[in-house]
Amino acid sequence: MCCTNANEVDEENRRRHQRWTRAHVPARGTVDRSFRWRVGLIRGDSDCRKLRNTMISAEEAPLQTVLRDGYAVVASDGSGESRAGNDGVGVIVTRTVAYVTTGGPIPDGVDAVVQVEDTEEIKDGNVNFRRVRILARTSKGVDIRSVVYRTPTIVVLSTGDELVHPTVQCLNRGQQQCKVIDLGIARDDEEELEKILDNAFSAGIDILITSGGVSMGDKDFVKPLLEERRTVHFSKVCMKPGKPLPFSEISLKPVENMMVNKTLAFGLPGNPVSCLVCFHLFIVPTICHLSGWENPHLLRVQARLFQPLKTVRPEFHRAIIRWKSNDGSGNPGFVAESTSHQMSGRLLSMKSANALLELPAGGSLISAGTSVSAITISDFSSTGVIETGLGSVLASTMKGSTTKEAIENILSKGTTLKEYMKGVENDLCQVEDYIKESDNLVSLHDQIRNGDATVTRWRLFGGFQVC
Ligand SMILES: Nc1nc2c(c(=O)[nH]1)N[C@H]1C(S)=C(S)[C@@H](COP(=O)(O)OP(=O)(O)OC[C@H]3O[C@@H](n4cnc5c(N)ncnc54)[C@H](O)[C@@H]3O)O[C@H]1N2
Ligand code: MOO
Repeated sequence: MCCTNANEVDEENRRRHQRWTRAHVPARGTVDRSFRWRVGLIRGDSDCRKLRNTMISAEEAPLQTVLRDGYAVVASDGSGESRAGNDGVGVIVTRTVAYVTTGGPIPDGVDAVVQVEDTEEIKDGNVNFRRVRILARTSKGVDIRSVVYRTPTIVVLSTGDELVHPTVQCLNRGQQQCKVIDLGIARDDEEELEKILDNAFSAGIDILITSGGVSMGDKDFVKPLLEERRTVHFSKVCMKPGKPLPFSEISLKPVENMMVNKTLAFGLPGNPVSCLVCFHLFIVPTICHLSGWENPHLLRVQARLFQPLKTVRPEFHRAIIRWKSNDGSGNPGFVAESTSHQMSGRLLSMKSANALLELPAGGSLISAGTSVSAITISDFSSTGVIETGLGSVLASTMKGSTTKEAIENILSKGTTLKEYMKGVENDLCQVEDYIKESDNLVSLHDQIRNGDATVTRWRLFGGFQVC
């Protein structure tokens, strides 16, 4: 039983790891986010060459990544004491474990991750080895995700005389503006982060939004920094995705000409889907509210499930909702189709979604056809949400035919013209209903875009269970 140490790892395995280490993963074992973010700033030949070289070193190959901060283990070891190896690099043998962080690679030799909350570090003064007590049994594959990274080919080109400095942009240039200042990317360095946050607060901003660094990893500094010396409203919310979510209020020292006396700080989780979902649920209403909307709450509609769904935590399930002439109950209404796998790192589940279904916790199956509340998150006017009987009747009867042929076609199906016209009339009523709804949705989204970011209140979150 030895502690796995980077120096002792055999060369071949080391080289295999390095392929990933260089392209995606710094030695500590966390995916290098800046790799993805920096491409937006690439300009000029030499930068393009650097980018190309970085990409060439990443071959297409499967990679297993960590879903929770904790220890990578051999599941069959069960619970008990183990020695801790290095961060995600090396080969782990039985009774040794490796400290790993969310999004990092899985070291060779292990087959499960035990979250840090289910472990206990044994402090025995030995500086050479860390010893850890694993408190929970686990099984193969738990909190591990297999992903295949395809080498991306990206070309970024920014043109236009009208463009301004990329760190300051105005949304919706017009009379009302929401000013966004992008502070770029901060490293996982406590001191550096603290400085950036303090500078932001002293500038008198209304809302601070960060992403990442709010779970349980040893480099997750955002959460403690947002909690220190602040009024903490909550740190975690019982929901999926987006459980870790610190929300604090920072009182600002009064300074001449400063209109703002407090900053609201949201620490959004780093997983891209969790980040976006939390943005919709918590920050959009905050901005709307502080911009003076009478009703800043998100727009909800009822929709019937297209397929059965299961939940554990209360879930905001990404879905596409469409208006149908028959929603399954015999009446017109919205039908909600899941965007499939709901992993919080799978941005595809969010990309096509136009709604978040509010599914209660429970663990039991919610059957297809059940009516659930759906929060709308996109502009319906530009998506193909409308599908009425009228559309399909017209398409099938009129396509490529003259009016006379179309009428003959209808009559040949045994429908009288009177029945047919009645059907058209019904369909038109549904279209009218939809259009009424659609106007509301469009205006909602127009208003969001016109929002003036002056934030002062946060009691919008009463409906969430904070944990
Ligand atoms: N031991 C525990 N581990 C984790 C818990 C927990 O309760 N206990 N919660 C899990 C949940 S749920 C979430 S959500 C994540 C939140 O993690 P962090 O906010 O600390 O985020 P990071 O670790 O910095 O990153 C997570 C993941 O997301 C990727 N990432 C981060 N920022 C970006 C970005 N701007 N663009 C693209 N991808 C980004 C990052 O590379 C990681 O893969 O914690 C779980 N763990
Ligand atoms: O809170 Mo997380 O990964 O479930 O989004």
